[in-house]
Amino acid sequence: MSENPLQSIVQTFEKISQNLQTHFSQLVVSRPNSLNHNNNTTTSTTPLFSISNTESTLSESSQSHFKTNNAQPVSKEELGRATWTFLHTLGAQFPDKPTRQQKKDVKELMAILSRIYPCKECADHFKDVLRANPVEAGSQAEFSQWLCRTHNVVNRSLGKLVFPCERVDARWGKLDCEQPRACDLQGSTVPWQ
Ligand SMILES: Cc1cc2nc3c(=O)[nH]c(=O)nc-3n(C[C@H](O)[C@H](O)[C@H](O)COP(=O)(O)OP(=O)(O)OC[C@H]3O[C@@H](n4cnc5c(N)ncnc54)[C@H](O)[C@@H]3O)c2cc1C
Repeated sequence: MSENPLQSIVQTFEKISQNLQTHFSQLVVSRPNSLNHNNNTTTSTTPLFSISNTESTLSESSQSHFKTNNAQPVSKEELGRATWTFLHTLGAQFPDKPTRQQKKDVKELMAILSRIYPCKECADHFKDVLRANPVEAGSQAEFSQWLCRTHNVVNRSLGKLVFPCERVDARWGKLDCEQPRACDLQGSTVPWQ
């Protein structure tokens, strides 16, 4: 019995379609199996994106990888250094003539830190430090000097060396900003603001 010509055309299309699918499914991005930096050359063939009926998204294995391996806890010391960097940089950027709102903001910021700083023992200690040394933020110089003295109170309590506060501007300069003055905080032009 002779073959139906239509059947042969359909079979040819099926073959082409299968070949295309194989080609596309091989378009995968090989990437390291883990995010550690030890030059491990093992690669995963799990595609980042796959052609399937489900949405193109991170594959399940890479999602669970991020959930389980990506979170590196920081130590109390790292947290402290990062926070002091933020605070002293704020001190360096603080306007010479802050507005009433800016003075209020830094006082509140310190009060908030003493409640919610993510190291309870440090937060509790900082509450006592603030009680004994109320925030002084009448000008950039006043605020950065207050921060320096306050940091020294913490340094002393931890048995660390105190920092010479006359050198605070040399240690903590203004933010390295691409456009000059673009990062400056706008202060007040009128003294009573
Ligand atoms: C609000 C707050 C409260 C903290 N309380 C505690 C606590 O109760 N117990 C605890 O174990 N840790 C506490 N820490 C962390 C602690 O202060 C240090 O950050 C941490 O021990 C790391 O110290 P470090 O020697 O690396 O330098 P850091 O004290 O973190 O200082 C960072 C850098 O700032 C410069 N610096 C040092 N002193 C001054 C200063 N006076 N003025 C200007 N610049 C200075 C130095 O160049 C130094 O390298 C606290 C941190 C903060 C922000």
